[in-house]
Amino acid sequence: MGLHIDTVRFEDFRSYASFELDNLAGTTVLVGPNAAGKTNAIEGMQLLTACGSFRNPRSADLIRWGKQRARLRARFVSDTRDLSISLEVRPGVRSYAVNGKKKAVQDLQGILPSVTFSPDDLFLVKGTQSARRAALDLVGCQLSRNHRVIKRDYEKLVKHKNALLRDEAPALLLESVNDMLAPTALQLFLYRQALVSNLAKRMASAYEAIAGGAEHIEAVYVPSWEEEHVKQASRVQPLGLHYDRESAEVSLRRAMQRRGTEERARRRSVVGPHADHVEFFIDGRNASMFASQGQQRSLVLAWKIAEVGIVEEMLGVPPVLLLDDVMSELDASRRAALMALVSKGSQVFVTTTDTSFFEEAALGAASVVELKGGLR
Ligand SMILES: Nc1ncnc2c1ncn2[C@@H]1O[C@H](COP(=O)(O)OP(=O)(O)OP(=O)(O)O)[C@@H](O)[C@H]1O
Repeated sequence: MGLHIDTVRFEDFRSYASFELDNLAGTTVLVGPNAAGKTNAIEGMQLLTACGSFRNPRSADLIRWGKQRARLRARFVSDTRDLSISLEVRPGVRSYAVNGKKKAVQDLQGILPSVTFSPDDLFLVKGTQSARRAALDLVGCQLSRNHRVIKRDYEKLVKHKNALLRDEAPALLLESVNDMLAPTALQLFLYRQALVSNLAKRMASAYEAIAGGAEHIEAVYVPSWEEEHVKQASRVQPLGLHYDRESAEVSLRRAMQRRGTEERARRRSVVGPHADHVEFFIDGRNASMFASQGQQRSLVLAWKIAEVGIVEEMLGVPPVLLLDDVMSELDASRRAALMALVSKGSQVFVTTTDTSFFEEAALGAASVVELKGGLR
């Protein structure tokens, strides 16, 4: 097996006083009742691989109640590499280290990527735009160090602009903040637009394999300056919506000017990637309004399969798959589509309350770890 997680240790992380798993490879099934700490374990492994959490928690929430700090460690090994990755969490601060040397989070990019699939993802199609943007950025930050840096810088600048808008700062000052904000906004837009277009191609073929090929699906990145589409939640697929750098810059700057008065009245920034949309369409109609439960599940599964494909192509390594209790949410044919992905050679961690969702052969080849719940 290539680079994979060999060992994980958590100390005062979420519900765990201490937690250890050793000699890991292939598939590990974590089985336990509700509240046993299954999602916490998946989240810990995501923090050590993707350097982020699908739950988007505050750092303080990761620390075991009543404690001052959490520590997470993993050993990643292959025939040629042996790396120790650690994360120390204190309220408001997360510090990563590789082989004992402190590292900025962007320096861990791509070492051992992961793709997480949790029941929360099933709301990706019908849920909020902020959840869709966060899911997209989690992928982007693993693929590119620059995506992470630009996203962080952009968020800081928007926060600054929002503070000025709340304080009713003069228009001239806001214009100068827009001048600082525009290049970062533009770059983040371009990263996300390219990522969605790559995901969309892969999703279409994955969806065809899952759902049988009768429907045409599309994922579209809709920038905030496309006000009509954003306002109407793009009921119908906006065809040919793709911007090169120049036209995106012109549209962004025009929208910043056009909506300056509105931003001052609403006292918050309304133009830029923090207000962009990701929309999914089935046969040209917006899936958030028209997709059935089954179509939503197929779309989300197709998104996850697309994520795995992009990571493999761009980073040249299969991502670790972190599957949190999704088997119970999928019917037999979608479960089979997921298992086909699992059998491709990735290391897999999968949680469940009930091992009967797994075929005997798959379970026989996996390591099964029982989580008991309660205090550890
Ligand atoms: N910071 C924390 N300190 C202590 N306990 C916490 C912390 N954060 C979450 N918990 C607790 O961890 C417990 C286990 O949560 P987790 O989401 O991992 O359960 P689970 O095994 O996935 O359960 P389910 O099958 O119901 O989804 C919960 O009871 C939760 O209250």
